Amino acid sequence: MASSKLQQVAAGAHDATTAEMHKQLSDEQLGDLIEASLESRENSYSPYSKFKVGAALLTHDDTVITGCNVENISYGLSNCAERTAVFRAVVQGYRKFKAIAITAEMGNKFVGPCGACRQVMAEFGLDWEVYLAMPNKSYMKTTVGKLLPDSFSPDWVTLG
Ligand SMILES: O=c1ccn([C@H]2C[C@H](O)[C@@H](CO)O2)c(=O)[nH]1
Ligand SMILES: [Zn+2]
Repeated sequence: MASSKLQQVAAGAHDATTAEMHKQLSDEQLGDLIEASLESRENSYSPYSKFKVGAALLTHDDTVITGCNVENISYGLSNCAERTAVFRAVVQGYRKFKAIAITAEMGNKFVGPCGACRQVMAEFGLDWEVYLAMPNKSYMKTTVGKLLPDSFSPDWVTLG
């Protein structure tokens, strides 16, 4: 029988492993990012749900890459705004992100990304910022790691 001792790793420890990317956005950058997500939301192709979502990613070199949800008559094939933005960014050679702004309208509630989008964002690090925004530009700040704790991701704790 293996003799290794039980070893508990503190919850949230993974947040400390990728601190290098953690950078505060300036107010101007954040305003521009939310504005970009609002604009891309206008291009949402959502004839089935009629629920428009826009996203805007800020890459490590301050490039903004947008996305919107793109639905399909075969409903399950619909792609969310967040994944559209991440996939577009990857096509353009980006894999390091500072932040994403996501804009949708659901009364006075913030709309959080679905599980699939959380997993896709976690592929590219847990320690980057997520701004959930409303069309009136109020926003809530969180991080990828907070949205997907204890995740199955390349950033997860490696036991020495
Ligand atoms: O964070 C979210 C939540 C939902 N949607 C899309 C998927 C679908 O097209 C529509 C309704 O779920 O909204 C997104 O793009 N992002
Ligand atoms: Zn999603």
